[in-house]
Amino acid sequence: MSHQLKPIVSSLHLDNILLPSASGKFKPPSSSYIIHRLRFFNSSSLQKLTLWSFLFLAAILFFFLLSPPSPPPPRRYLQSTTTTTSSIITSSWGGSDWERRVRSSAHVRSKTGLSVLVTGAAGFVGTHVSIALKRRGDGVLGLDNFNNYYDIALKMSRKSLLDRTGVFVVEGDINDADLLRKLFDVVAFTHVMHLAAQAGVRYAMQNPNSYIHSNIAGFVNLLEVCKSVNPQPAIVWASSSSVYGLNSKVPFSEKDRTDHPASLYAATKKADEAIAHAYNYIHGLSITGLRFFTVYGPWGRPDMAYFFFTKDILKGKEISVFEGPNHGTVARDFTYIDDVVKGCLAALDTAKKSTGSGGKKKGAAQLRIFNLGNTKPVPVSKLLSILEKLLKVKAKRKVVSMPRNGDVQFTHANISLAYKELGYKPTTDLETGLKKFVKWYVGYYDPKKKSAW
Ligand SMILES: O=C(O)[C@H]1O[C@H](OP(=O)(O)OP(=O)(O)OC[C@H]2O[C@@H](n3ccc(=O)[nH]c3=O)[C@H](O)[C@@H]2O)[C@H](O)[C@@H](O)[C@H]1O
Repeated sequence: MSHQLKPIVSSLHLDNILLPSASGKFKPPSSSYIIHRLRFFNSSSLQKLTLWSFLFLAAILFFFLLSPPSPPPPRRYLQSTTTTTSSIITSSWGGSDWERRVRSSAHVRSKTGLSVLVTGAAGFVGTHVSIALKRRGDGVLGLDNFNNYYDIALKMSRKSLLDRTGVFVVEGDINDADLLRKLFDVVAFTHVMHLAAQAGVRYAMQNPNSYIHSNIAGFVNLLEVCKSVNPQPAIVWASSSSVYGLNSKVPFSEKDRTDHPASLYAATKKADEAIAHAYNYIHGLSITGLRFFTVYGPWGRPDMAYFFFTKDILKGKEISVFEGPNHGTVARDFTYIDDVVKGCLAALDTAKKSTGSGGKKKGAAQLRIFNLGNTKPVPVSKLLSILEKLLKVKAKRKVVSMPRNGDVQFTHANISLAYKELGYKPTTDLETGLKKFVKWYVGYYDPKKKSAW
């Protein structure tokens, strides 16, 4: 440092600087010395000096008043951490313009419309549900943390689609209690459609903490806010077929045991069902859980088999088709997105009001759980054959034993309860649904832009 200062000091007029004494203390100049120095200034010099000082100060004041105020720091910055799936988006919220957008998006246009906060709105199911709600006149506000679990560009495209439909998606995390409270301050949501979650059964082997962060901590945080706002909203949320785990009794009924999860993902969804029970019991929150069965369709999730099989068939890459012990068939009750959306809307429409206020329960509240499946399990090998036919490309198949990383051998939903209570009746078979998916896929990923795959 000192060697850098030397040239600067030497270039100054040393006789105008108060120098430290040899002892290191400042030695005040004597009064005769000051009088001596003043003799060098005649009266006109003093006037000039005063004038220039005045002009200098005025200039500083002028620039200060003209300069724009510095922008406020972003309220939240979602950073990559070791425990969560990271988000690359700088999220800022608050301010009158932001509040106006929130209100306008959540504005109810139909007489009997709901006002719904949709978490995970830029996700696959979240996008479809938000659009369906908005189109029928409900008020919808989206919330999504845009994490990088899969292609963020796809999430941003869904966001653009939502923007065009009039749904504003706030960038934020369900773990951010301040943000959630602020949203409820701005809008008295009647319902929360909670779809934000860390999905995928196999990824839990790589990043277990992201499941705890989103599916456990995030869910509890959301329920904490919902229980304390007044009026409390009714909550509909996404559970999963995976809670049936190692059950061998088919088809899976809501009355069946769900205490043998085969993956951490399934365990977190099972835990959520127990957490929902506790919040319903203690705080009077109306809560409905929907067990989704392998939902697929346009704007789907790239981490799911039907999606990356399509991509890999077109790329000529080898595809691993899992088989169970003794060459047992692996099958899924694949459920088309439009059918699931109908189930979600019916669950919202039939949800009763929460009974609590100020965090305290006033009476028993509704607590429900429904299977939303298709009731027609299809082997994975058949899924691949349908895709080959639709894409007109032969897949490079490789049959491999199902790895022990969370998958179960089959799923099959009994949907009689959802039919009875929600009027839920899926109408799309796998071939019809995949046709719509492939059409979307080919249109979305322009084959000329192969680098985007
Ligand atoms: O219903 C649910 O609750 C879950 O559904 C979905 O899980 P899954 O039913 O496992 O779907 P998905 O991964 O598409 O595998 C489909 C089939 O392909 C088989 N499969 C998979 C990969 C592979 O390389 N080979 C293969 O045969 C595989 O063995 C399986 O039989 C959601 O991802 C999950 O978030 C959750 O919502």
